[in-house]
Order: sequence, then C-alpha cells, then structure tokens
Amino acid sequence: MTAAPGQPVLSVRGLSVRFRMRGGAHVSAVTDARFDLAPGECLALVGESGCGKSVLASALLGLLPGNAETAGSALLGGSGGQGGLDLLTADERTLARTVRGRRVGLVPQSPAAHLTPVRTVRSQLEETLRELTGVRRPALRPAAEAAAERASFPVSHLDRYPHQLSGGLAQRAATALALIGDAPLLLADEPTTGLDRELVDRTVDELRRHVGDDRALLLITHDLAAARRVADRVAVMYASRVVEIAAAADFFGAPGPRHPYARGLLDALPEREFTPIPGMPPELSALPDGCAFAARCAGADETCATRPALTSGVACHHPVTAALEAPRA
Ligand SMILES: Nc1ncnc2c1ncn2[C@@H]1O[C@H](COP(=O)(O)OP(=O)(O)OP(=O)(O)O)[C@@H](O)[C@H]1O
Repeated sequence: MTAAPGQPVLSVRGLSVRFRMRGGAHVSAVTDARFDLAPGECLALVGESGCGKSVLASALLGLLPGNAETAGSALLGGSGGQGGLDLLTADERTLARTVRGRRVGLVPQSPAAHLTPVRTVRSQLEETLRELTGVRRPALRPAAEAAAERASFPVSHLDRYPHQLSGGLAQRAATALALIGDAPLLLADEPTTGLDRELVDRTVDELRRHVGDDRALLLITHDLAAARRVADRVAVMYASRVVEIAAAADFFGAPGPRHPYARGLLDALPEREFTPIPGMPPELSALPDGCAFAARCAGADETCATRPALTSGVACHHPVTAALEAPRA
C-alpha cells in the first residue's frame, strides 16, 4: 500500500516517548518530534548516542517496551486523517499483520542479531517470502534468488549460515529481507554499525538505490558522512528533540547547519576542525525547561532559559545564519 498522491509516506506530529521509571521518575527519550517523509525521499536522522534516535524508530514499529508512554501521532500513508494509519495507536495485530515488513521494512542495526543463526539465508528469505507475498513452491526458490539479487547478495552464498557471512554480506541479507514486502517506508536503524568506510558507503548506496517513486527511507545514523552521501534532508536530534531539519545540500555545504549543536557536530569531524563539543548532554530524566544545549553553547544567553520552537527548521533563539558566518568547505 502506497501513500495517496501528494501525501507523505510518513507524517510525524508531536511524537513524544517517555519511559516510566521506578519512584515516579521519567526518561524523556523523544520529545515533540515532527517531520514528514515524502515518497522518493531519504531523510537522515542524526545525533549523538543516547539522543533518542532508536526509541523513535521503535515507536514507528510499535516495538516500545511496556514502560513507554507515547503522545502525538505518526501517520503512515497519509496525513490529516486521509487514509493514514497511526502507528502510535495501532493495535499489535494490525502492526504485526499489516505494518511490519509490509508497510515498514526494517533494516536493522545488527544483522548478526537480526538473522536467525541456525538457519541459512535461503531458508530465511523463503520463509519471509511465504509470509509476506504468499509465494509457494516451486516458485519459492527462484523468488528467494531474485530477492537476494535485489540486495546484491550473491546467490552462491544463499546456503550459508549467518556466522559464515562477512559483516557486509550479513547486512545485505538483512536488507534483502527488509525489501521483500515492498514496503513504502524503509527504516534503517544504524545499518552501518561496525562496517568499515568502504562497506558503509556501499551499504548506504544500496539502501538509497531502493528509494523509488513510491518508497522513502528514514536513515538513522550517527555517521554524518553516510548521511551526506545519500540523504536529501537531515534531521538533527539532541537530548530527545529534533533541533534542526535542513536540506542535506545546505546542511553539509553552504550555508551549513544553523543550530549551534549541529555546527558542533560537523566541527567535531576529523576532516573538519576535529574540535569536540565541550561538556556532556543532559540526563534525559532531568531535561532543563529551556534549551537543552544551552549549558554547552558559547552563544547562550538569558533567552535560552525558555525552550526554542522549531521554527524555519531550527530550534534556537539565535541560529547562525549565512550572513554571520562564511560558507564552509
Ligand atoms: N526501556 C527503557 N527504559 C528507560 N530508558 C530507556 C529505555 N529504552 C531506552 N531508554 C533511554 O532512552 C534514551 C534514548 O535511547 P536511544 O537508544 O534511542 O538512543 P540513540 O540515539 O539511538 O543512541 P545509539 O546511537 O547509541 O543507539 C537513552 O537515554 C536510553 O537509555
């Protein structure tokens, strides 16, 4: 099922996730996230470890643990009530039968943990094909081979077990599984963890190749080079909030990021200034009322004691503008 014409594949509004902890405490893992994902688009969600990226992905798949409380909406295949399914309120039966694999394909962080260790790749592809597409023998074998080829997984390796695969091939096997249902939304949660640079590039190029007229990719990563390589837009998360959303060309080129945290992220890259952002992110159980980045920000002043809204794509009371800073390399 694809999005209606002119509709986003995914429309996230005010999505918040917080975890109930012992003693009445709460961890706010995602706060008021809002973004759309258009057909044919790749949105990279970037940010430091622990900022809430994976929790957001789990919310979209209905895979949050029992101590999670959610608010807002995440409409799949429509918005404004026009045929969209709200992933936050859908029941488990709907999610299991019609969403996971069929409308949202997950490319996991760790294929080694995602693939069943005691079954060959062929058997896992065939099972997923049976389940999602209804293909039966004798068509199953050629269908599994076609599914492998689609993700550039060598057919000659189909009878191998996951532990017999390199990291790159395991990732391709996981991608092949994710593509079987032809889901309009591909959700890749840190799909390049543990891969070397060349394999990272190959993996994200591969994922990008599957973003077509009807399909969008949400790429969750802390690898800014990977985001730069394939994303159309970049959403930067800090301490549970999306603090900037920008076109990738603007973000990585000129004028560059406008939020001080996002600029700090880029400046920390070895190929840029290699300067770490001072300090640490706040505890998600004790977020300040105002800007969560203020304690680490050289430009903070009294206005930062109030929380900035995400206006014009940036949540900062005084975002850096092109007029203030020279374009970056
Ligand atoms: N079940 C839970 N109960 C309480 N806190 C949780 C739970 N699951 C996740 N968290 C917290 O939510 C926060 C966000 O975690 P998340 O895994 O989304 O971060 P991330 O940005 O994906 O980081 P990484 O890149 O390391 O995966 C973390 O502080 C984490 O400890």
